[in-house]
Amino acid sequence: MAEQSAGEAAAQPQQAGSKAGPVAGPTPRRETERETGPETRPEQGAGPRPATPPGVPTVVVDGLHVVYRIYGAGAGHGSATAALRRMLLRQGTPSVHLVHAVRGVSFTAYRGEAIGIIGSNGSGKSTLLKAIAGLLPPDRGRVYTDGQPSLLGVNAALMNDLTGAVNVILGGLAMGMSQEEVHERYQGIVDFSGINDKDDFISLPMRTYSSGMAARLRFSIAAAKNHDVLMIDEALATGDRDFQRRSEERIRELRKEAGTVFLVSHNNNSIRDTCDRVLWLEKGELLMDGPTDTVIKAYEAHTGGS
Ligand SMILES: Nc1ncnc2c1ncn2[C@@H]1O[C@H](COP(=O)(O)OP(=O)(O)OP(=O)(O)O)[C@@H](O)[C@H]1O
Repeated sequence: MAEQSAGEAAAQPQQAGSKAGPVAGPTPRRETERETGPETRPEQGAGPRPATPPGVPTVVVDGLHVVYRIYGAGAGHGSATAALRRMLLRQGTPSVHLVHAVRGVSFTAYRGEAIGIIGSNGSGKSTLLKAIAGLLPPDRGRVYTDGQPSLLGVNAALMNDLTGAVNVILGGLAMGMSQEEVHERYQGIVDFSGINDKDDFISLPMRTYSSGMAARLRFSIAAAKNHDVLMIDEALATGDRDFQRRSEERIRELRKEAGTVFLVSHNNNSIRDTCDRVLWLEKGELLMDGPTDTVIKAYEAHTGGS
């Protein structure tokens, strides 16, 4: 705690780094710790924090660093023949290019919060979400989660050659729903997506969908389940205004159902409508963490937006 900035420490009495971790909340809960490395307390920017007292922590990110390693960054160095040649000539490993995408990010998310993540292109937003979801290992630092985080991105894996209908069923089962639950929720998912509004598209292979239709179906499948931690990467950027409004409503419902929602978006209005707290990343560092209006105003002043 002593290493936190004053503003952060005041607003986050159960901040990461304490050995108690996320189980320090009022209700003892299962804790999942992923990938440990040397504990670090890097310096980070911190703006004003929401005034309401925090509740039960669901995600604690503690001094997280994520580094991509690109092997054989030079031309031809990564090919099989180049590798064989190196082995025969007993040369060392090919050059490795490091991309330090997330640099010492720390924050705690609480049950019931909807947190927007903003920042310019390449600032590390998607990488941060993937690390929280357990899809990328931390280079240093720790991620603690209470419950299973689900990452809903525009790249979420659905099968293009299968029909929308089959994808709804497989997606539901993959999220841990029983066959009965999938059956019960099927029509609701299809109606929510609006895929069948104009024609019977749900019976067609997903490769025939526009990218917006596919993104709507992905969101609808993921949003049909109550998630402990739901992470949405740009999903609201696609779809028409009507679908965005429905999505925002659903996110509010998911929050009421006690989950935590993260939303990565370049659409500041979506963030304003949906989130009460925003993390602003730049060059992999957390520049600001605070109430939506405060952070978005600062971000817009920085980017020259209105
Ligand atoms: N698979 C990867 N391999 C190597 N570098 C990567 C990979 N994915 C992302 N990066 C790099 O990591 C940095 C952060 O990328 P990331 O996609 O997390 O940013 P972002 O804020 O989500 O960007 P955007 O707003 O454009 O979607 C960038 O420099 C990017 O080039």
